[in-house]
Amino acid sequence: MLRFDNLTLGYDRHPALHHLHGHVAPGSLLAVVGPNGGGKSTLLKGILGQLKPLTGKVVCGVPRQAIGYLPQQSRIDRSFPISVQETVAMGLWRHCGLFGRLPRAQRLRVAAALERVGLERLAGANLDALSGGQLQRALFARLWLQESQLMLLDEPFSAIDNQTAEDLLDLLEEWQAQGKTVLAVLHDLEQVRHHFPEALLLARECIAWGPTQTVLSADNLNRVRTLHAGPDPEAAFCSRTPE
Ligand SMILES: Nc1ncnc2c1ncn2[C@@H]1O[C@H](COP(=O)(O)OP(=O)(O)OP(=O)(O)O)[C@@H](O)[C@H]1O
Repeated sequence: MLRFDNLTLGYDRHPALHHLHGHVAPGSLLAVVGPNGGGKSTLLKGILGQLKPLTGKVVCGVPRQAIGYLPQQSRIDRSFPISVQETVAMGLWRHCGLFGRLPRAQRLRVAAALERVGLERLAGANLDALSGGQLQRALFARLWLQESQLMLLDEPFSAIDNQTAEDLLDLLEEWQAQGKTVLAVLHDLEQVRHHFPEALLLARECIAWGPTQTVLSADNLNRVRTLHAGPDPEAAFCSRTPE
């Protein structure tokens, strides 16, 4: 589904993530973990094509515009006057366009998605009237309707209650069981150990990638702690020889 060939990503030619190699098989449920500034969101931007590689490339099994993407909640504009139902219906824009009345079949799909995430009673509420957990449920419902084969989620469970996190984790596992590929940036390592079979540990480079229990070993986590995370503003353009 995804392949990284000697991928280096950065800003103003300063690398934030160096020389990543590897592939994500279709149907993977992969947690991307690591310290603040380790390059996790940068990797998602590289996959989405929002950031051009400094070296190497990302090979993606689906067209970029067909990737399902859930940004960090802090990047969502809630002040826009739009209802929960309308927000969720945007997941169908590829089929119906962004404006205009939805046909009955699509309205039923929106209602089913709202019910699946437990928001049917809030369908008419404005987005800014939702709690953090309710907003995340609405965004998962929108993602669900997109029916993408590849989904990228950036810190989907930060600052939300445990019950919502558990419900939404069930949904991720359901998507994986349907053969979809899911990459999620996460900070809660216990959540990763319990729900994610594979993990990618990043600290400006790949520290480990594979089965979660192996990746999250004490040795690997200690190694990450001793590494400096974040780009060095004094660093020259990356000149490391590809492995
Ligand atoms: N638009 C940008 N311009 C310049 N530098 C950036 C930009 N976005 C991110 N960076 C830097 O790149 C590095 C990697 O950032 P990134 O957001 O990928 O980290 P992260 O692992 O997702 O961190 P966190 O867990 O804190 O969200 C950070 O040091 C950050 O300051």
